[in-house]
Amino acid sequence: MQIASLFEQKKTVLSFEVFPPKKTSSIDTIFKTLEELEGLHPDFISVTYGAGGNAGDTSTCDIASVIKHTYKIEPVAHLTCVNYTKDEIDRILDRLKENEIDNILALRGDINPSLSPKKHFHYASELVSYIKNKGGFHVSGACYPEGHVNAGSLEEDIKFLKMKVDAGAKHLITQLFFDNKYFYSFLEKVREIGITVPIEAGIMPVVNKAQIERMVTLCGASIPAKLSKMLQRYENTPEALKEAGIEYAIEQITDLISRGVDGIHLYTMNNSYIARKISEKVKGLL
Ligand SMILES: NC(=O)C1=CN([C@@H]2O[C@H](COP(=O)(O)OP(=O)(O)OC[C@H]3O[C@@H](n4cnc5c(N)ncnc54)[C@H](O)[C@@H]3O)[C@@H](O)[C@H]2O)C=CC1
Ligand SMILES: Nc1nc(=O)c2c([nH]1)NC[C@@H]1CN(c3ccc(C(=O)N[C@@H](CCC(=O)O)C(=O)O)cc3)CN21
Repeated sequence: MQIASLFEQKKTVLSFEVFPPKKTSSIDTIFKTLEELEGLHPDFISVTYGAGGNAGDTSTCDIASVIKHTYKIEPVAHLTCVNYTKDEIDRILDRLKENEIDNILALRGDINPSLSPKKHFHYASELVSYIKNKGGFHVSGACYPEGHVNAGSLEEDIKFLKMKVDAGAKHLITQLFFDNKYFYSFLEKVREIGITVPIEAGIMPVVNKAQIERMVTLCGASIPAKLSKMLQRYENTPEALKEAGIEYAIEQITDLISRGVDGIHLYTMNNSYIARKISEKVKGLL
């Protein structure tokens, strides 16, 4: 099933994101997480590929296949392109097809300083066109309410986003953000320039200080004063920080849903406890 139909049927889509476990840990850890996430009935689950610039491998496809065939939930496989040749991308696409995976989140990929890019693809929009030309997949893309960290300006970034949508991206997921005001003003700008596809808000619950610091470096999200005070206050009490982080995400999501957002994409970081706490609170609002 292509996920476009979800946005036609539902008032607000709720989706989750997981990442493949590190090579040093067993693949079974993700199955336990998925079993727990299944009970929360998300509309789809996406699986990252080489997140943060790590090397990708076949595990994204394998996990997406299990999501579809064992758990009967629609999967979206992330696919990054800067470190691949066209032949390599062809092989990945063939494998996704063989596994009956219909949805791809087409990304440029984080630049890994120890790998030199292959130069077949430079931007996500080139991967979007390439996949659309092959046919058979629903393609989504990423977007940046605060502008991409490499972008000259938000306006320039939005122009490139329009190219990505014109190339065939039928749905967008935002980079994580902690202040809804950026999302609302971004939405106004993108609708103004004629981007009409559904846009899901990407929300990451803050669960520990080190993780959030890593994310801010990677994603460039601003930390509002309220969140920074919270991080300081609970710096040495991880359990309290987790509960406060869940509450913060619930507040953000409640506000987004009440203002009519197309969907919520929860970056679960493979933590099913947090996904459950948040889903239980917001399910009734969707
Ligand atoms: N691995 C994963 O699962 C995920 C990774 N990401 C990361 O987000 C980052 C960006 O990915 P995308 O949004 O897919 O990249 P993108 O290619 O859409 O944009 C990347 C940068 O290039 C600029 N740009 C785009 N088209 C351009 C053009 N034609 N000429 C000049 N500049 C252009 C954009 O303004 C932006 O600064 C990457 O770092 C990606 O890995 C985001 C979500 C998930
Ligand atoms: N620039 C960028 N790159 C991404 O990969 C990315 C985004 N932004 N924004 C949204 C999500 C967040 N994602 C991420 C980002 C980092 C890790 C990460 O640090 N993973 C650790 C493992 C963490 C753990 O085991 O707890 C790793 O080392 O792979 C995972 C997913 C993927 N996405």
